[in-house]
Amino acid sequence: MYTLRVEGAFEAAHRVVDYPGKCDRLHGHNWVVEAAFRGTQLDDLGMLIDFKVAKKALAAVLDDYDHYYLNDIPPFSEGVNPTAENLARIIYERLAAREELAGTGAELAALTVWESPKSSVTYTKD
Ligand SMILES: Nc1nc2c(c(=O)[nH]1)N=C([C@H](O)[C@H](O)COP(=O)(O)OP(=O)(O)OP(=O)(O)O)CN2
Ligand SMILES: [Zn+2]
Repeated sequence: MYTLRVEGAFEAAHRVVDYPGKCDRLHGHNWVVEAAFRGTQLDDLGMLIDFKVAKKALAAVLDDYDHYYLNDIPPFSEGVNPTAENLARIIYERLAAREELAGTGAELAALTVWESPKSSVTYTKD
């Protein structure tokens, strides 16, 4: 079994609605996101999935958040609080559905979102 990881990043503002403290106020983070893929089947080049392909797919998802106020865009504008937990799950679902991953031996196993170098959340399917 192989585990392959790629990292991406975006800068965005948010507020954690109803948070009992300063995080309820508008503020920003340099969000860092790691996607971990697992699988056993390598292609003819000996790759689970090309790092370039994986990074491009992750970047395409993250681009929708870069330099936005997250609370303004769906689903955060529709009542989902833009916490690291919700971001990790939503980015996971969107990345797992990308067509670049189809036909590769790589299955998205985990998606980690760092709000800061000391605070992160990892989402997995189970
Ligand atoms: N489980 C979660 N807890 C918190 C989240 C979250 O998404 N999930 N988010 C926040 C706020 O977004 C806040 O901006 C981050 O909090 P924190 O890491 O405490 O940030 P600080 O810069 O204030 O860290 P210090 O180490 O206290 O300086 C809060 N909690
Ligand atoms: Zn925050």
